[in-house]
Amino acid sequence: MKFERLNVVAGESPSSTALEEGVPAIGAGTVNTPVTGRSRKVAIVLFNLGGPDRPEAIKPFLMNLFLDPAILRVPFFIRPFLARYIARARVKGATDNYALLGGKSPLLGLTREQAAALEAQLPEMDAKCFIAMRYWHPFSLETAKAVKAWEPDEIVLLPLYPHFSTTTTGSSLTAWKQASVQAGLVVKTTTLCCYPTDDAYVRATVALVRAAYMKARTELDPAIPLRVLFSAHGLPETIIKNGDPYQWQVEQTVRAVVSAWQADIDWAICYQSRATPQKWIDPSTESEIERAARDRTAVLVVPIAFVSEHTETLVELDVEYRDLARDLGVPGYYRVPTQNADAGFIASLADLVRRTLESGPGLCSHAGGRMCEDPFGECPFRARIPDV
Ligand SMILES: C=CC1=C(C)c2cc3[nH]c(cc4nc(cc5[nH]c(cc1n2)c(C)c5CCC(=O)O)C(CCC(=O)O)=C4C)c(C)c3C=C
Ligand SMILES: [Fe+2]
Ligand SMILES: [Fe+2]
Repeated sequence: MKFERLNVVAGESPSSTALEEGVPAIGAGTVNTPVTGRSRKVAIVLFNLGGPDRPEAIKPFLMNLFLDPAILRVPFFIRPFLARYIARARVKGATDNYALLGGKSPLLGLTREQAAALEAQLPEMDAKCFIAMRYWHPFSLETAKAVKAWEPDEIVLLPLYPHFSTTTTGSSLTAWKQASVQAGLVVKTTTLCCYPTDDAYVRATVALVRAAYMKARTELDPAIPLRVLFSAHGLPETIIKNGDPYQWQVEQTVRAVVSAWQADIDWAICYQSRATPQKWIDPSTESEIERAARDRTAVLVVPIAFVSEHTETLVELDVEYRDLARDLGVPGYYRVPTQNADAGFIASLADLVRRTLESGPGLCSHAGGRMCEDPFGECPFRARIPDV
C-alpha cells in the first residue's frame, strides 16, 4: 500500500501537525526523487527506551527516566525531588532484576541485532540503522552527531514501539528534536508514529503466538483450558485520560492478531510493570493470573507492545509472574518470545521503512495518515509536542 502524504489527512492543515515542525524536515520535492549516480543514503533511526549497561548505571538510568516530564507529570520544581525519591525506592529491586541478566539490560544488544537484520532487508538502498535510546547510551545527541557525520540524503525515524504513547515515542521525538538542533542536523526526515495494525507486523506476531500456543497445547493435559494473556506495559490512568492513544492502539493490535489467527481461543488483555504509586490502567497482569487460578485455566502470556526482550519480559514475566502462577496453582504457565530479530517482524519493519520514505517528509502512521480516533488528543497528528 502506498502511504498518503502527511498533509492530506482529512480536516488537518499542515500546520496542525507539530512533529513535522519538531523534526528538521527540510527540502523541497518528494522523497522519491532519485539521487543520481548512487543509491540514496537513508539513515534509519531506531528509537527505544534503553537500559543500564552496568550495575553503576542503574541509578542514573532511573533518574533520567523519572526526570522526563513525559513520564512524571508533576510541576517542574517538584520533579527532581520526586524523581530522586522514586529512583531511590526502585534502585534495589531494579539492581536485583538486572543482576539476573548479568548486571545489565540486554536491550541495546538486541536492538543492534534488529538494526543489522533491518539493513540486510533493504538492499535496494544504502540504508544504515542508528540507535537512539531515551534514558541510556546511545542517547539522541550522540546518535544525531553520528547521523550527521554519515551525511544521509534522508532520515526515517522508526520507533521500536508499535503503539504511540507520549511516554515512549512522543518522548523520544522530543529528545530527537532537541538533539537534531544541537547537532545541527538538517536533513529531510520522515517519522513513523506507530504501526499497531500493520498487516505484516500483525502476521509476524500471529506466527509467534500460534507456534507457542501449539507447543503449549502439546505439553498440557487436553482437559486443561488455555487462556492467552496479551500483556502490555501499563500506563498511569491519568495519561490515558489526557488523550494518550496507547491503550486504544494496543487493543487494536490484539483484535487484529486474534482476527488474523482465526482460532477459537480464550483471550484477555492486561497491563504489567506498574512503576509509580498512582492508579495504572486495568486489569493488571497479576489480577489476570489470579483469575486464571480461580478458573483452573493455564495461561500463555504474550508480551504485546514490547518487541525486544528486556527486564520486564525476562524477569517480570519469566520469573515473578511465573512464580506467582505456580504459587496460586495456575495449571500451566507459558510465554511467547518477543519479536527481537524474527525474520517476519524485521520484514515488516523493512516494508514500513519503504512506505515511510514514499510518504515523507513529515509524519505518517502505517496506515498513511492519522489512524487514531477523535478522543485521542495526544495523537501526534493532533498534539503539539512541547518545545524543549
Ligand atoms: C511500551 C513500552 C513501554 C511503556 C509504555 C513504558 C512506560 C513507562 N515505563 C515506566 C517506568 C519504567 N520503565 C522501565 C524500563 C523499561 N520500560 C520499557 C518499556 C515501556 N515503558 C522498556 C523497554 C524498559 C527497559 C527495561 C530494560 O531491560 O532495561 C523502568 C526501569 C526498570 C525497572 O525499574 O523496573 C522503569 C522504572 C513508566 C513510569 C512509564 C509510564 C509512565
Ligand atoms: Fe517502562
Ligand atoms: Fe495517532
